[in-house]
This record gives sequence, structure tokens and C-alpha cells, in this order.
Amino acid sequence: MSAKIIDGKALAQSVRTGLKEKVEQFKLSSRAPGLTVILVGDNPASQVYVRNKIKACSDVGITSKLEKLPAETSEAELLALLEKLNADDSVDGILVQLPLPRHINEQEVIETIRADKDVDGFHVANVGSVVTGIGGFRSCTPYGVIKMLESVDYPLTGAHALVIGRSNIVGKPMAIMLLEKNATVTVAHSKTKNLKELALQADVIVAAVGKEKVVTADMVKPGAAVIDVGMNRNAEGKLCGDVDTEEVAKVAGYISPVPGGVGPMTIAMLLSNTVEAYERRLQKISQ
Ligand SMILES: NC(=O)C1=CN([C@@H]2O[C@H](COP(=O)(O)OP(=O)(O)OC[C@H]3O[C@@H](n4cnc5c(N)ncnc54)[C@H](OP(=O)(O)O)[C@@H]3O)[C@@H](O)[C@H]2O)C=CC1
Ligand SMILES: Nc1nc(=O)c2c([nH]1)NC[C@@H]1CN(c3ccc(C(=O)N[C@@H](CCC(=O)O)C(=O)O)cc3)C=[N+]21
Ligand SMILES: [Mg+2]
Repeated sequence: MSAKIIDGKALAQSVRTGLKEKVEQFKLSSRAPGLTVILVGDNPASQVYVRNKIKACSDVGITSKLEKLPAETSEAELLALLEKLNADDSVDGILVQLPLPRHINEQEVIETIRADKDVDGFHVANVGSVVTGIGGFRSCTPYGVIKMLESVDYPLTGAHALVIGRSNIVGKPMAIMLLEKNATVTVAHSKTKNLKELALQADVIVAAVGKEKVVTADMVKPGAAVIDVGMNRNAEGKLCGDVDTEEVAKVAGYISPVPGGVGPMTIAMLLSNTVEAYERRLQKISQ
């Protein structure tokens, strides 16, 4: 048996094509949607990610602006920039690339972004709205994972889903979104004692840990869907996820690769949230 590949790159492309058509329509009667990305310091991985986001914006017709700040930028200076962008009507979405230098409090920064411009979906107001089920921007990575499972019509209702990892940006919102789709959800983390036992009971496994081979073939129920969020470098310096993809693919029913899986979908959902922020903004202004 061999798992079906959930091609995040192809799905992201189709999401982007849909957004591009929408944006072209908007531009006939108004301005393009605008995203400002803030990068503090010179973390090489962050530079690559930010470049990819900027390129993705231009592909779908979103106007993007990159604010590059030196690593020594004070928290007060960053907050002042955010206040300026909050008040700028040409800015629909604001993204501050994480991680930030250690002298800056990430949560403080996230809460300073206006919730209606927080296209990452990290602000407490958005997290609260999503948990309560009243709307709000969804965290892009788990939102992308849901779209990937839906793209293969995976039946989530009543399925047992195991989320490995409990960060605010991936694991926790992932659990909430799976619950919203009527899955029975288990969340595992570094203190979990019986990971293999839990994994063997799961119909869906989402691995969001940041360590190579956390999920191995002996942990996977035949036919299960395995979604790999991890972004790691292996001993040869090659990009890899948290799943032993080659071996797990022999057991699983569906598997998402790294690269070409969750990563491109995260960016696609960021673009989707930005277009949504723009639409909501125009609606408010026209009222
Ligand atoms: N593709 C994409 O778009 C994205 C990919 N990522 C990648 O996803 C991974 C996770 O990111 P993020 O959530 O920010 O990471 P964090 O480091 O914030 O969280 C990792 C989680 O994994 C748990 N954990 C650590 N070791 C184990 C273990 N051995 N068994 C079970 N759980 C464990 C931790 O537990 P505890 O809470 O107890 O410490 C923690 O909850 C990273 O590789 C990151 O690069 C992240 C965002 C987007
Ligand atoms: N404010 C903020 N928002 C984020 O969404 C955010 C962040 N900070 N900090 C870092 C993480 C990580 N993240 C990724 C997005 C896309 C890929 C991606 O496109 N990956 C490609 C490969 C990229 C490569 O070749 O290195 C792939 O998986 O195919 C990866 C990782 C977003 N994050
Ligand atoms: Mg973290």
C-alpha cells in the first residue's frame, strides 16, 4: 500500500489563482489590497520566508511593502511603527515575522497590531473569535491544513485527530479547527507519555513539533492521514518535516510532503486573509 500525496503546492496554486481573479475584479473599481511585512534583524530563514511572502503577494496582485528593521530596534520603536501602520488606510494587513530578537516581547507586539489587520490570526481577539466560532482571522498554518484535508474530502466528522504540538500559532488553533470540523481531538506535547499509543488510535495525525522523525511508521494506523507541519534541516542540511515520510507513506492513506505541503498553503492562507481584511475594510468605509 502507498499513501496518496496531499500536494500542498498544487492546492496553494489553485487558491492563489482564485485570489488573483478576485483581486483583478477589485482593482477595476478600487485600489489593490495591501500587506506590510515587518522583518526585524537578519535571521536567514526569516529572510527566505519573507521574500517568499512578498513574491506571493505580487503574483496575486496584492501590493506589499517590506519594512526591514535592524536587530537592535527597540520594542518601543517597533510598537510606534505598528501604530503608524494601524492608522494607515492603505494598509489592510500587517505581519511581523517571528521569531523576534529576544529583547522584544512577541505577545506585546502581536496585541499592538489592530485585530482587523492581523492577517496572521495571532491577536487574542482573533484567537478568541475563532475559539468561540464567531469569525475572526484564522491562523494561516492550521487553516491551510484544514483546506488540505478538505481537498481530498477527508471525513473529519467523528474522526480521531491527534495534534502533536501545542504552540499558540500551530498546535492549539489546529486542535480548535479540527474540533470545529467535528473531529475528536487529542493534543500531545513534550510531556505526553504514551505518544505511540495515542498515534496508533488516530485517523488523522498533524505533527507540529520541529524535530525530525517524531512520527515513524510503527506509530501510524493503516490508512490514516498524516499532515507534516515541521520545518527542519536534517544531518545533510536538507529541508525535512517531523514525519519519516518515506516509511510512513507505506502505511498511511494520505500524507503531505515537506517541502511542498503545509508551507505553501500557509502562504496561500495569508494571502486569503489579506484579501478578506481588504474586503471587510472597504465594506466598513462604504457604510
Ligand atoms: N509549514 C509552515 O508553514 C510552518 C511550519 N512551522 C514548523 O512547525 C514546527 C512547530 O512550530 P511551532 O509550533 O512554532 O513550534 P514550538 O517550538 O513553539 O512548539 C513545538 C511543540 O512541540 C512539542 N514537542 C516538543 N518535543 C516533542 C516531542 N518529542 N513529542 C511531542 N511533542 C513535542 C512542544 O511541547 P511543549 O509545549 O511541552 O514544549 C511544543 O508544544 C517547527 O518545525 C516550525 O518550523 C511553524 C509554523 C509554520
Ligand atoms: N508572523 C509570522 N507568520 C508566519 O506564518 C510565520 C512566521 N511568522 N514565522 C515563521 C513561520 C514559518 N512559516 C513558513 C511559511 C512557509 C513556508 C514554506 O513555504 N516552505 C516551503 C519551503 C521553503 C524553503 O525552501 O525553505 C515548503 O514547505 O515547501 C515555511 C514556513 C511561516 N511562519
Ligand atoms: Mg515558538
